[in-house]
Amino acid sequence: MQLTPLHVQGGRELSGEIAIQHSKNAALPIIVASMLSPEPITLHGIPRLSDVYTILEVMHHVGTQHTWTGPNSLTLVTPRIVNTEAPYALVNKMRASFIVLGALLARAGEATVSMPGGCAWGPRPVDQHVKAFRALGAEVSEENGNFHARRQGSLHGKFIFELLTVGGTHNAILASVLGEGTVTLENASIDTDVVDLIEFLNTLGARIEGAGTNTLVIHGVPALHGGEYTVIPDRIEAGTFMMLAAATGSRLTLRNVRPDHLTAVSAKLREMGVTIEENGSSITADARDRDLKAVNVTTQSYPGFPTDLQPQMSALLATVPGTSVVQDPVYPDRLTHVAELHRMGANITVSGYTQVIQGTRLHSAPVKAADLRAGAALFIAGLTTGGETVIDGVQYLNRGYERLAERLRGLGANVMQPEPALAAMD
Ligand SMILES: CC(=O)N[C@H]1[C@@H](OP(=O)(O)OP(=O)(O)OC[C@H]2O[C@@H](n3ccc(=O)[nH]c3=O)[C@H](O)[C@@H]2O)O[C@H](CO)[C@@H](O)[C@@H]1O
Ligand SMILES: C=C(OP(=O)(O)O)C(=O)O
Repeated sequence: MQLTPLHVQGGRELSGEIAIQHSKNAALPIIVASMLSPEPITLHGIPRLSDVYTILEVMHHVGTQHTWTGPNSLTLVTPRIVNTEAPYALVNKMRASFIVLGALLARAGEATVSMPGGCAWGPRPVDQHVKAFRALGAEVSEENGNFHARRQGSLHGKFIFELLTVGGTHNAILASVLGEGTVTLENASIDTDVVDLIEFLNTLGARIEGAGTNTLVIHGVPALHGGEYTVIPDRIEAGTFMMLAAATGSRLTLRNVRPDHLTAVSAKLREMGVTIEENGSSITADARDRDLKAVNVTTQSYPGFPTDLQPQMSALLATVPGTSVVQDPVYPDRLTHVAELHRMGANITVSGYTQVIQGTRLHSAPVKAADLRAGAALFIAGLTTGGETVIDGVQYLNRGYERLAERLRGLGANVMQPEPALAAMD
């Protein structure tokens, strides 16, 4: 959906409190996982994002009915699977829809899912997902851009991931929950979104051991019952607002956060000179009257510094005097923000996955987001300038930040955008 651009007038100090949304990347697999049970499931903390509406379309296609029972609460029920195919038109919009393959394989015994889309800054292979299914006894074939998976009996056995993959771990868990077999996953992701999926499934009667460790043991169960669950807070949205506070020399208090999920981010911001105070489920980031320092950042799997905050951190460091080096080996091509920040006067040199950033004062310019977190980098950069930055590509921001313009205005930012008509899309 093409939306009118975001107009960001920078140069103001921001202040106040903001309630952080619940996690997009935890909510999406949990919504998908609801199809493993025939009974109703109520989820709280579902952000109203375009990605959520997209996954609900995919779910509707396979047989899930949903009702919004509150602003961020959703009841889902999948009495039976009516379709084991997830078509290209739906799956190509977002990465997370590929895990429908594992869920359908578990509940219906077979599935055909198109190769996934999502933020497309470069190659995002799914070889580990496919290798895991095959190692656990499923047959997987690939034809005309579709993956077809089938199982005869229950999945069982062991798979050692060749690298840490969040989506691959999600998919293998979903495929293994139902049945009579025992599945062991080694070198599994310990990401917060994986732990949240496991905790959700265990509340429905699944038997998954080892959440938060690299070895998961999944004992198949005959069926899952219904239940109720609240998704974890969004650590990427929280990190984005912490970087916004730093870039604008502001003091912002974030409510609904898990400080323990943000350890690497808080440590890096403290190293720069930002004061970070943790108070239960709140974090206050204070950069008023501070001379921030350049730092070096390298992304890693959780609990390291997240790739989903790399573009925002790069935008922040583009405004901080001195030389910073930012490296993103997790997604070496995640660099679409660089050319746009150049338009705003940033001094960034790229070599492979390394950005060498000489901090300077940015100026406003018309810019375009080519993916979600690049968009976030641009609104952070825009709010540091003395002029008006017009950001195109707002549909990407709506994938990940709920009511962004309105919530930024609540912090005193001068941001205008015609409201996206998401709330009407029930
Ligand atoms: C919807 C969702 O939750 N998306 C997040 C998820 O994406 P996603 O689950 O796609 O990311 P992965 O954790 O799988 O990717 C991590 C690394 O593994 C590589 N890889 C992955 C799978 C595979 O089969 N083969 C392979 O080589 C990827 O190219 C990447 O270099 O985790 C990423 C890494 O934290 C985040 O940036 C995304 O925001
Ligand atoms: C890249 C992201 O999402 P996806 O994996 O769905 O593209 C993200 O949330 O930053």
